[in-house]
Amino acid sequence: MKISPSEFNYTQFPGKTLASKLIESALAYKTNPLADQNKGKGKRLGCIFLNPSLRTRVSTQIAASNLGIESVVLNMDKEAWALEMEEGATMNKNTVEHIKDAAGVLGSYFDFLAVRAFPTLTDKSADMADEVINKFIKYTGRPIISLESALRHPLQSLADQVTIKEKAKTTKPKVVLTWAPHIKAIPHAVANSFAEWTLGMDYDLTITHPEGYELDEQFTQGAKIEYDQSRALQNADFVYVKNWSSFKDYGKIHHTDPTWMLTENSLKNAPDAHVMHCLPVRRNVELSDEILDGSRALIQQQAANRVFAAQAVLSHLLDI
Ligand SMILES: NCCC[C@H](NC(=O)CCC(=O)O)C(=O)O
Ligand SMILES: NC(=O)OP(=O)(O)O
Repeated sequence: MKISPSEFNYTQFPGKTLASKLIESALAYKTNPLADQNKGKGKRLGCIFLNPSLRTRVSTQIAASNLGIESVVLNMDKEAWALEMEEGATMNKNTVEHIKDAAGVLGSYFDFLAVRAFPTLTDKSADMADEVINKFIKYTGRPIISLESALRHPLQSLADQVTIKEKAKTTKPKVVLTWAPHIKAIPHAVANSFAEWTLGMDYDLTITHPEGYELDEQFTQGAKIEYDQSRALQNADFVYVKNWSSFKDYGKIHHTDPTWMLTENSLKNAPDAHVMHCLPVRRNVELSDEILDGSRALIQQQAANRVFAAQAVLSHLLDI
């Protein structure tokens, strides 16, 4: 069945078959970035940011350029009008423009939209409904690519899976997602999405964190949960380091225990482990310098692969 472009939104794990195809496509673009340099000629992509970004912003623009797509970035949080999300709101306070008006206008300017909209970390039900990105989907009438929403970060996860594919020595590597300390309340999206994709690719996933930091089970079904970090890390092939705030006690920080920071010592029983992080990273809080600057770290490779992940997704959108 052929779906129309406006029905395809890249906001979550797209299933193992399409994910595998996107991984292969990203690897092919990495070898030859300009292979399809006119494929998107005449198309325009709007990159809409409601939050800061370095990698996602730049890699998505480069990916579009590699395909001949024109991209326009709008830092909506800083450069546009304050958005109202609530249906039926009487807008007599600080919000200036309703999402339905803004998204409708953007839909008329662009062929595709890519949207970054972080969670509130205070309104659990709005975040769990992924309210902002879903309102863009509802009101633009264009295909939407998530640039990290309240629940997921699927372009990051695709780049992470490309990176694992490049380095994996077996078809079912042992992957460990470990919680790390942080000074701020941090979203769940990267961890949710990494778990969803790693399980979706049928890898062996262990998640380790202090008690009370269990992620939303819809993303972790099938993973082993291990509260002892050193036991979890034994013989890991890939260790993905990430902080997230509590999901149960929504958006709260329960632990900042520095013993959870990943160091060489934490990996004494994982001699071959590669270490991953989506960046930006708080050095010597989440991960030690010795790891980040050492030969285990895949952080630069992950970030470089963001271009080809975005290019694979945009190319797929041009095909449907
Ligand atoms: N897009 C990559 C990560 C974005 C976000 N990190 C942050 O907000 C870090 C902020 C800080 O370190 O102050 C997150 O983890 O979801
Ligand atoms: N990893 C990632 O999404 O980085 P940015 O927040 O800088 O885009």
